[in-house]
Parts: sequence; structure tokens; C-alpha cells
Amino acid sequence: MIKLVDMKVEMHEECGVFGVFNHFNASLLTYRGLNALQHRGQEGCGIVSSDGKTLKAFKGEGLVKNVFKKKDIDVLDGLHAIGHVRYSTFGGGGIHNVQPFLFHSQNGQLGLCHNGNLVNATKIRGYLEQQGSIFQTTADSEIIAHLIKRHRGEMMNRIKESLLYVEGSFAFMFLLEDELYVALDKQGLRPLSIATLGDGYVVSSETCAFDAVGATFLRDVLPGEVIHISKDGLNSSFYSEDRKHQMCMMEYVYFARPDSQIEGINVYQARKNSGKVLAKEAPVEADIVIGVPDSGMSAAVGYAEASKIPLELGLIKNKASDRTFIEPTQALRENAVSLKLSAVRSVIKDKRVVLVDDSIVRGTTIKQLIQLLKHAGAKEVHVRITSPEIKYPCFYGVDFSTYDELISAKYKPSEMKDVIGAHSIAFISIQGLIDAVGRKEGAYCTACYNKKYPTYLYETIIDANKQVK
Ligand SMILES: O=P(O)(O)OC[C@H]1O[C@H](OP(=O)(O)OP(=O)(O)O)[C@H](O)[C@@H]1O
Ligand SMILES: NC(=O)CC[C@H](N)C(=O)O
Ligand code: SF4
Ligand SMILES: [Mg+2]
Repeated sequence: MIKLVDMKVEMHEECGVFGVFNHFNASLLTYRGLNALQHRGQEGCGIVSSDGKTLKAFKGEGLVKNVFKKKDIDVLDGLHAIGHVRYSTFGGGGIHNVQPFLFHSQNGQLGLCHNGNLVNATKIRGYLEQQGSIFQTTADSEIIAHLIKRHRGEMMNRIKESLLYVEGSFAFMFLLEDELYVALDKQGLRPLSIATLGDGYVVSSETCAFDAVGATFLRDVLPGEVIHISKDGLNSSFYSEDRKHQMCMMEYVYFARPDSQIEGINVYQARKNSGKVLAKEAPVEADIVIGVPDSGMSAAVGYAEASKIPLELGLIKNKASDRTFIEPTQALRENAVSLKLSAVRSVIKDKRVVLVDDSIVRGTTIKQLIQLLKHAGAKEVHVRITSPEIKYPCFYGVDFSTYDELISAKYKPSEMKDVIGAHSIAFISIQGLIDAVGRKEGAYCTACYNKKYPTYLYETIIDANKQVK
């Protein structure tokens, strides 16, 4: 085996949220749910529980398995709990920004979790500070708690009125003493689903976490929906009439776990189909198909099936490495050595290889892999990518990299081929990917491919990009 040893700047995950309402083991189940969502954020994690009267919090920096000891879970008693795994998109790292946040006031307590990124956070925060708010964190997520506190009346109305102020992507959970509210942005950019468990409910960013706690999927939260969960069951309402349906396409392509269902579509099947579509769109004569572990593997299965070229395991992942080196700053990212993949020389030698991966962001991975395969004796390396070219930054919670680092923003595929040293390169078309995932056009956000941002950005792309870390 020949090993790939180099630095890699990683593409970053989303955050994950998980909540349990009305179960005697709420915090333990939340711990398990967060473990299942670990791929969505590795910087920090936490749980807030409620025994019906008092909310308690425990959180820390790092992985779920390292942050929580059994005694910490035991302290988090009560029938309800919410939890969070964080990858920071706004306000930087640090324990103060690790969620859930817990707020105390004379009218009660509020636990808050957020997956997503609020594009007008800076503006609203400035406004709130002028009005007298003092923030305990630097994250965008905190502003929603201040907005809720400023509104009057029933909690459902206060939440709905507050959500009208914030723009961008959000899957929010709000835990009160004996109630849980969940809310999704009006574009439906982030996945959020509800399941039942005994007499209670479970809420999760991804359905794979329901399997981890034995919960039964009930339904997805809809764009613009606010759901109140109490001992009386679910009560649904919408905070806006202006609703779209634009799930982040990269959830299917890369972020979510293959065993999750997003809006009824299995992520593995979506990826496999994208490989099949790409085989039709960009066929090539070759001897073997190789997938890039991990998230390129499903697409490689599809490419091989449709092209009838045999699939081989030509790249092996070092078991000790995972998406665990995800770091919040550029300096840390560059230190996060991607000592991750090795080539199997006996499989590759003298072969014409189709190398299938889900995406190219900066081109670091693919460039190194091509070298690795050539060094292992590959005669030709044809790169096939099951996301369209990523040319624009994301402002909805995915930290690809800065604008000028996106390799597809700099080079056309014909130029990129030479830059990365491939014999040929092809990206799936946007329409091909839409067809592969299986929803009608307009049902996804595809802004990082075609600049069609589903919300107002409040800044030029360049300026806004400076603010996203
Ligand atoms: O062009 P680049 O900047 O190198 O980024 C693209 C690569 O990053 C991701 O993999 P990653 O290693 O993050 O995770 P994975 O193991 O889940 O595929 C993605 O699947 C590509 O392989
Ligand atoms: N990745 C996310 O969803 C991050 C949530 C929030 N914007 C934060 O930075 O903490
Ligand atoms: S811009 Fe790309 S990564 Fe960001 S939400 Fe849209 S599809 Fe997802
Ligand atoms: Mg990868």
C-alpha cells in the first residue's frame, strides 16, 4: 500500500440538533442521538435537560464521547432534553459559543439549540445592543432568545414574531420547563424530523439518530413551521406565508449520513443515483471504478453499476482517521493532517481508473489522490464528481472555504484537469443531480453551484463572505 501523507483543509459540517420530550431517559437518549449526529459538528457539544421545573446544562468542547461522563448525564435529570453538536459558522469557537444556550429570566428558563446560519445576525445584534441587550456569546444563534424575550403574549406568538426578524437558515429547538418548540426556516434549508418514542417525541437533524434511540419516524418539520410539543401532543403553526422548499443540496451530496432519510429520500440512494446519472452524462472507457472514502463511495457504486465497469476498493481509509480532524480555524485546519487514505497497488497497477468523489472544494483531496494512484501504477485517472462545480460560497451554515479558495471559481474543468493532473474530469450537471435525488426543480438550494441564493444576503457576496468566519 502507498500512503497519502499531506495536509488537507477540510470541508465543514453542519451542526446537529437532537431533542427528547417526555421520556424517563431523556438525557441519555440525547447523548446517544448526539453521537449519531457527530459527523455534523465536532467542535463542541452539550445537553440541556428539564425536570419540569428546572433546566440544567452541561457542555464542553470536543467530541460527544469525550465531553460527557456517565455522572454528567445522571445530573441532567428530567423527562425532557435538547442537545447540540457544533461546527461554528458565526462568532468563532470557544466554550461560550457551545450550545445549547440556557437563559434565565423572572418568567422562566429557555434552552436554545440552532443548526444553520443567520445572514442578518450582525445587523440584528447591532440593533438589539442599541436597545440595551448584552450578549453572553458571539454566536448568531443567541439573538433569537433576545428577540423572544422582547415580545409579549403567548409563547407561540412570541416565537413566530421573533422568527420573522431573522433571515437565513435555521432549525431551532426551544426547551421550556414543560414544553418544547421546534422551528424551521421558511426556505426549509436544513433537515429536521420528528419521531415518536413511547409516549414521547424525539426531534433530530437527521433520521439516522432515531435509529440510534429506537424512535419511530413520524414526519419532517416543514419550511416555516413552528411545532409546539407538550403533554397534549403536537400543535403546528407557520410563522410566515412566504414559504419555499429549498433543502440544501449538499446535505444529500456530502453532509448527511447515508442511512438518513431527508424529506423521504434516502441519502445513500440519492448518492448512488447521482453516480448512475454521471455515468450516463460523462462515460469513459476504463478498467475499474474507485470511490473516495467515505462520502464518494455510494456514488461510485452507482457509477460502476450504470457503466458496467467493475467497482474495486482501490483506496483504503485509515481506521484511526475520520471526520474528526475538523477544526474551526484555518491554522488548525492546516495542521489537521489528512493521513487518511492509502492506495492498493495490486488493484491499481496498469489500470485505467475512474475516480469518483462527491465534491471538489479546494481540490486538495483529488489532487493528492491522483498523485497517489499514479504512483501506485495507474495508467489513466478519470475524475468524476457527483456535485456540480462549487463556485460560490455558502451563507447558510456550510463553511466550504473562502470565495477565492474554491478551485471551481478559478478554473474551468478543462483547465482544472491539468491543474490536478487528471486524464479527464467531469462534474454532474445541476439538472442531473436534481433528477438523481428525485425531487422537482426548485426543491433544493443550489446556490453554491449557480449563485441563486434563496434569501437576501444583506451584503455583496465578497463582503458577506468575509463575515462568515
Ligand atoms: O476539494 P477538497 O477541499 O479536498 O474537499 C472535497 C473533499 O472533502 C470531502 O471529504 P472529507 O474528507 O471532508 O470527508 P469524507 O471522509 O466524509 O468524504 C469531500 O467528500 C471531498 O472528498
Ligand atoms: N453549523 C451550524 O449550524 C452552526 C450554528 C450557529 N450558527 C453557530 O455558529 O453556532
Ligand atoms: S449554498 Fe450550497 S451548501 Fe449552502 S445551503 Fe445552499 S446548497 Fe447547501
Ligand atoms: Mg471525501
